Amino acid sequence: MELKSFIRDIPDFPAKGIIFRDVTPLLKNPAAFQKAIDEMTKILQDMKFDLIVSPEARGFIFGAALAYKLGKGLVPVRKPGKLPYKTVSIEYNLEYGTAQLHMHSDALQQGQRVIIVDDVLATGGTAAAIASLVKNVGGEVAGMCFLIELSYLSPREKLKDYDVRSVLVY
Ligand SMILES: O=P(O)(O)OC[C@H]1O[C@H](OP(=O)(O)OP(=O)(O)O)[C@H](O)[C@@H]1O
Ligand SMILES: Nc1ncnc2[nH]cnc12
Repeated sequence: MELKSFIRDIPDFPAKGIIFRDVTPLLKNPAAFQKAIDEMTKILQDMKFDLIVSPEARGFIFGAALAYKLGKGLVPVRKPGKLPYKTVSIEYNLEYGTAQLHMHSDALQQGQRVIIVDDVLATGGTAAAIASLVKNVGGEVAGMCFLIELSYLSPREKLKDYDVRSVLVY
């Protein structure tokens, strides 16, 4: 099964010039969704880590499935005003604007190793911001795992310090 055939390209969404990689066709196909999670699991096989950290909203879908499959906990990273306890936060740039992300300040214990999981790696702004949050609360970034990497946006230039792995590269 060719996973790329379940990713739908939407030109000029959410802004002119952006090709949006829509994962909803993959999510609604049980075999494709299972294969996506299986492939993400495979590329993480040799990594030693304690927890998965994922951002809302699409990141939760893949982070939660991987956490369940690998028997790891999940730490949610959220947009402003959503997390109920004390948070650390960071402003960042993404392919179509700027945004802010929050993580609970007690989400990680000192030295805990995490994998950052998301559906799409585009400019790398979100992943770099999450890595800063992880370090801010005392964690270590063991690696990053994505279903889709948009290599033409050169995200790895922002992520030189990290072990970045992705299943589908465009
Ligand atoms: O590498 P970057 O340029 O930072 O872009 C990648 C991020 O953009 C998308 O999320 P978005 O902020 O659109 O939120 P959503 O998951 O709520 O749709 C995607 O799910 C990644 O989190
Ligand atoms: N081109 C894109 N398609 C889907 N999600 C994205 N997140 C950032 N850029 C994206």
